Amino acid sequence: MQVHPIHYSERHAALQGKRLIAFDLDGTLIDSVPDLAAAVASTLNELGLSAPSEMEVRNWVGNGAPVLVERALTWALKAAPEPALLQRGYDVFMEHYGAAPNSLTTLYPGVTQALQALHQQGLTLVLITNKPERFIEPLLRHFGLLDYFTLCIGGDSLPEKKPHPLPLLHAARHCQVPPEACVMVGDSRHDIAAGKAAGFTTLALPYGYNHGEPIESSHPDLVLSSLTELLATPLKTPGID
Ligand SMILES: O=C(O)COP(=O)(O)O
Ligand SMILES: [Mg+2]
Repeated sequence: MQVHPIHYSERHAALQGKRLIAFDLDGTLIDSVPDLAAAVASTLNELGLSAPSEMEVRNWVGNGAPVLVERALTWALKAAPEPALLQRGYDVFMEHYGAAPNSLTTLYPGVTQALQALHQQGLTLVLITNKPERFIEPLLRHFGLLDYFTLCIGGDSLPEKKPHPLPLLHAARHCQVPPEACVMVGDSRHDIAAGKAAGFTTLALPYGYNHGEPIESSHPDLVLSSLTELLATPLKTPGID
């Protein structure tokens, strides 16, 4: 079957005058919790502790891998873990997650089409995640998204991570785009807080991970139901219904 490209007429109103779009990764482009939860479960089992459900892990994602491991250990022990156990837990988690970062992970609907169209429209796309940097490239490559991004920043790439504005300001400076021409697209309050602090326009997606809270509580500039909403009306390809 022949697949026809979809052509989009204009940019979404929220993108008028914008030159750079920063995307969050987990909960925005990819539903990564199934693999994160499996790695957390294997980690706790290896340490002789009981494993949490995927639902529990979903609410712990957002502040990077060290905090995810700390939340998991605190849940299993019902107390704050000692620094040595925390370090061991982190090392074991990185091994397990690194061995299978994309077995159960899926792309959210419309992600590829949206990135492709925005890239074609000449916008600079960057990725800003709190996930450790080493996982970014293999995941983006696996899903065929790597070439859309000019720059990728992980949670351990710079001295500060989201909700701090540093990674966003670093990306804007690196790409020579003023913050007022930049947009942050994300699923969590950390994306929105970082975006506001950096002077970016903030767009939120409600389907990801936000510690169990509605993303509207963070007062983003706009909430979209999916990334395809970032695209303006599709133009009909001549001769195709
Ligand atoms: O790794 C996390 O905790 C969250 O990653 P994200 O910033 O891509 O949502
Ligand atoms: Mg996220």
